[in-house]
Amino acid sequence: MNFYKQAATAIDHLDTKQGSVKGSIAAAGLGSGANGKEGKRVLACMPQFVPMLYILDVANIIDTCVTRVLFSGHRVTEIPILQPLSDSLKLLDVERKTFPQKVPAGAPSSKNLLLVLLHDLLFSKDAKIQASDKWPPKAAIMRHATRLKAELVKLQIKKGLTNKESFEMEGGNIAAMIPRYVRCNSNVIDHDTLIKHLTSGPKPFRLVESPTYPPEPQTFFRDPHLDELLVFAPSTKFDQNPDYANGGIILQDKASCFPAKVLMQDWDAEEGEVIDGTAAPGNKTSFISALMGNEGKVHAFERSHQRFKTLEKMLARASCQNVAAKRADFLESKPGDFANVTRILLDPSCSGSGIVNRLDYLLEDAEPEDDDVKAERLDKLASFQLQMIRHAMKFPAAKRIVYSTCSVHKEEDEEVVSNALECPEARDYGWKLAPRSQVLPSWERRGIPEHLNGDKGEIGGGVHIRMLHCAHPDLLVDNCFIKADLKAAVDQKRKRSAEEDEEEEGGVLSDGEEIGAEEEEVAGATCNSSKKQKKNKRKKKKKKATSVTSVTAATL
Ligand SMILES: C[S@@+](CC[C@H](N)C(=O)[O-])C[C@H]1O[C@@H](n2cnc3c(N)ncnc32)[C@H](O)[C@@H]1O
Repeated sequence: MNFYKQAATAIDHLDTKQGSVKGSIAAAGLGSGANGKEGKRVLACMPQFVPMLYILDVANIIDTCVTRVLFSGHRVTEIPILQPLSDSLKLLDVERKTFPQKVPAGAPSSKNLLLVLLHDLLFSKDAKIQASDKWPPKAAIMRHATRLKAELVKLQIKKGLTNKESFEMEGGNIAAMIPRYVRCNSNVIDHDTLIKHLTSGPKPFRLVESPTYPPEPQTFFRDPHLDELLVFAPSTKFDQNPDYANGGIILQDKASCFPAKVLMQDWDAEEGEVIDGTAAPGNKTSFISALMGNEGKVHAFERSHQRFKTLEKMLARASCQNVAAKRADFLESKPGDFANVTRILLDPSCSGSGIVNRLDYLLEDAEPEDDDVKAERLDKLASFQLQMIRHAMKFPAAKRIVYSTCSVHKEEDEEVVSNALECPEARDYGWKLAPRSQVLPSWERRGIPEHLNGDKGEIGGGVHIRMLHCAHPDLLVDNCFIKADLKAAVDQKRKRSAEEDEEEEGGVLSDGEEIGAEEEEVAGATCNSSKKQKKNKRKKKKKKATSVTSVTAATL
């Protein structure tokens, strides 16, 4: 009973756009305080709960026409069917004593409480409302149970749906519709052989020519954008597949494949070496390795001890023979030591706010986050991300940097890119946004120009990409995406690289220090707005320029 009230409160919270998903969950008593444990348990057990809320939240697609965020055993989905059902039976009117229009302070709205209960009655596994029969809201709904079920069947027939679960797909349960992407790892198996394996054996898949989203069970097709990818039905399992076991199949979302693909476009084996500055768990690294034909050299940096172990395992499983993995901080690397590196991938830690089908980011902390806290957190992340790009820009032979995040926040995306382009390193080493022709020219969705310091021309011809975990091309709502921002170097002499290296060796720069909050802020300030610069200059004075970045700023 409490859960239904909490669930309805969460929806109320989202309805009124009072805050983030985390905030909504916490406001409903599912994520903090005494109920925090239960909230986490609920989230952990019901993987669709948070992502869907999140999708709705970030996309701001809260829409009164669409009844959404409904619960089935604490599961959230989007079903544009319950509101019309409730309306057709005039439930709010007929049962107004139990579901009054005006509710006492702190109580959930009658509308959302009703929808939550309806969902469990009609769509939950047990088709039951999990509450005492004496609880008035349950009793009120049960009075109409037979008619509700009959109306649902009628609607199902009218829509030509084979079962009631199909309503979920219809309604756009995006997390459940994201196809299962399989990357063929050419370090282990070639494409044709993998397709032969998949289409034969005791439970063969059927290869279909034209993409249909989501793919039908036991079928697959070639991804229209990436040659290495095969697209399967969302629930397809590969854990028993021998090609998965031997590393021939890598399960990697399409969005996660793009940065490596963009980085390695037109790669020539003679060109040099590659850096992956933030490698673990290693999916992008192993893709880069494969795109190099498992030859040449990839330097893979990973700072975290624990994640480095995962990286090593993943690289071994993917048979990457051309990767030199280092447990090291990329910011501590000396550009002069990597004279042959021409391409650099940066996929740094970010808020993860664009991840649809994973819970870990949201589970980390379900406390409500007020606007100031959120802004401060994003500010720190953005400063760190900017620092990584600035460092990459100093590599003497680098020609291409790809920066990607799985964040939906402009602070980590367009604004970081804008600030990077304004940095002294960009100017001195000649970095600019690559032309669109070099970065997935056929991919329509690009960055949001208004967030790119108003430089619409640049974004139009540039490479700042916002991309979805494409569930279906027609479902391109602005929610879950990665971004790959590519800075291609113009042909300019790397006039300052030698001096920079000397400075670093002399200990003047200590970019690699663990950046604390203040340093991060100062790091960002060198290329951020003048207001911030002033603020940070004041800070710098106080700190007597001891931090990494204040020294950097002073020397630029
Ligand atoms: C978003 S994850 C990278 C995911 C990876 N590219 C993949 O696709 O599998 C970011 C990683 O960068 C690491 N990292 C963060 N800062 C770093 C630094 N300064 N140097 C090296 N690694 C860093 C984090 O520990 C984390 O493992």
